[in-house]
Amino acid sequence: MKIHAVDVERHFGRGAKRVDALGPLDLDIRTGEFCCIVGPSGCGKSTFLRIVAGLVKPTAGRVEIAARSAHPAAMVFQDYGISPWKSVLANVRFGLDIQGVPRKEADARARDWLKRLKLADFADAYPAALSGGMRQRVSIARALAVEPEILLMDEPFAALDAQLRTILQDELLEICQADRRTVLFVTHSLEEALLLGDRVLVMSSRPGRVIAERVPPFPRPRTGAVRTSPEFAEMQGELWALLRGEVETAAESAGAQK
Ligand SMILES: Nc1ncnc2c1ncn2[C@@H]1O[C@H](COP(=O)(O)OP(=O)(O)OP(=O)(O)O)[C@@H](O)[C@H]1O
Repeated sequence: MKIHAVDVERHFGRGAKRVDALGPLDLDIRTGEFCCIVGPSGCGKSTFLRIVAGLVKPTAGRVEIAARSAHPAAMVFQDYGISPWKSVLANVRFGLDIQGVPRKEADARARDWLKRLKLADFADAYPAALSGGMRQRVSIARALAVEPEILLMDEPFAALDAQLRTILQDELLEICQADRRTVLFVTHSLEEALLLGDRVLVMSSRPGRVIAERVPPFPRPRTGAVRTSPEFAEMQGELWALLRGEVETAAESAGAQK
């Protein structure tokens, strides 16, 4: 087991302002598993990812990570999280620089990831000159360049238009299948989760708990073609029936707070 979460809870604030954001959550993620988490807005998905990344402490419970290195996880955010003042190459090399990887080796590894993410011609460009899809590729290349044991992705494609999103989903599918690693992927999209995931977890409205778990029945290596299969539509419909109620509950409680 790579990630072992036991009775994890997280609250924010105190007294009347206290928000119960997450849990209790029990979750085991196997080494090499691509696990997708889908849930309504505000149910604590990002909070859980931050707990796994070690950026936030749980209020109760614990998360154990079977790590081989001191910094096993790398994170990809929705808003790219790349530095505008650094070139594309320097952005992708960033984690390697921090790890003290010698410049020549870091450059070679960064360039290799640029090539895999179709950015080879943009090594010297700055993020402002890139489209949203290309910036997100930079962000993914940066996370993968350090070859993390665990890749944490927080709605990485949410800011992209539908066509670009489809393309990046297919690319990520290919990359992750070529190079299996443990991935925790948060999304609002059941389609995305069923395409990418070895397992899809559906969370309740806040405080988020796992209310359903499915294993998409599509053997690897998969391609985007599974999107059009009857099993895909069936599982998407079944999970949406569950998720819809939670989304409505979340929307009602957000409305009540206004
Ligand atoms: N640092 C914080 N201080 C106070 N409240 C917080 C903090 N971080 C998160 N929250 C609250 O905890 C709840 C869960 O937030 P979180 O961002 O984890 O949800 P999410 O499921 O990722 O939401 P979304 O899908 O909208 O990104 C929300 O109500 C949020 O407002």
